[in-house]
Amino acid sequence: MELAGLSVAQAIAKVYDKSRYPRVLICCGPGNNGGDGLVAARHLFHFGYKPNIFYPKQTKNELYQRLIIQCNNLDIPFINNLSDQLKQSDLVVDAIFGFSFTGEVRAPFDQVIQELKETKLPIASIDIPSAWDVEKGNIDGRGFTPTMLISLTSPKLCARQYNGIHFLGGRFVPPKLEKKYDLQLPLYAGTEQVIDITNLSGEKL
Ligand SMILES: NC(=O)C1=CN([C@@H]2O[C@H](COP(=O)(O)OP(=O)(O)OC[C@H]3O[C@@H](n4cnc5c(N)ncnc54)[C@H](O)[C@@H]3O)[C@@H](O)[C@H]2O)[C@H](O)CC1
Repeated sequence: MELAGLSVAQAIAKVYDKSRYPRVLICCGPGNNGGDGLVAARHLFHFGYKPNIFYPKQTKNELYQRLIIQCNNLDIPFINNLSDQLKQSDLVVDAIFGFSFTGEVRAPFDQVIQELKETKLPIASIDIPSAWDVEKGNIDGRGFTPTMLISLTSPKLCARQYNGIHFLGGRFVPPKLEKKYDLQLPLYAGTEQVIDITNLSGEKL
């Protein structure tokens, strides 16, 4: 989660400069995807952005509580009114659902997804655009199409349907695992934590 969140923040900083997109709204879901969002918020703060976090369904899990404390230590606001905050933001980070999303969107995230469908703000999704099926993609238009996707570890099957700005992050795959699943991952340059794979999107992945 820590490296995943750092990758997300690095990829975002390469595309959405803090001078033009300072106010970042990170929408966090109830699982690890949301956890990645909490970590990314902290790194974006240290990069000079002004993050706000919308985290409507928090868990008592100790790991997430510790992530919240780290954000509180930086005075990163946890906001409650998504509609109002969208009007005061320059960029949205979608950290609602990742690869464990299934079925119809359940409350309270049905309203959240609807608002993100309607916003004109750029949206950067972590790992998978929220409400997309990990393999089949945006079934019945349940989700939205983000302006940027940051795949973690390896692009998921649904990313073949995505043709926007696409980065790969999560430089933590053991070579044995890469070989076992025949991941054929692009090579990271130097000490970079992310790769721009926009030109590899679509069927080429
Ligand atoms: N190796 C990697 O790819 C890594 C991925 N990471 C991140 O972890 C998520 C997957 O996390 P997980 O906790 O398994 O699931 P999600 O965060 O996708 O969501 C689970 C959460 O959502 C609820 N939920 C599921 N379906 C619905 C629905 N239809 N309506 C409402 N709520 C729903 C469910 O109950 C759970 O609470 C992956 O995508 C990455 O972002 C790791 O952090 C790093 C390694």
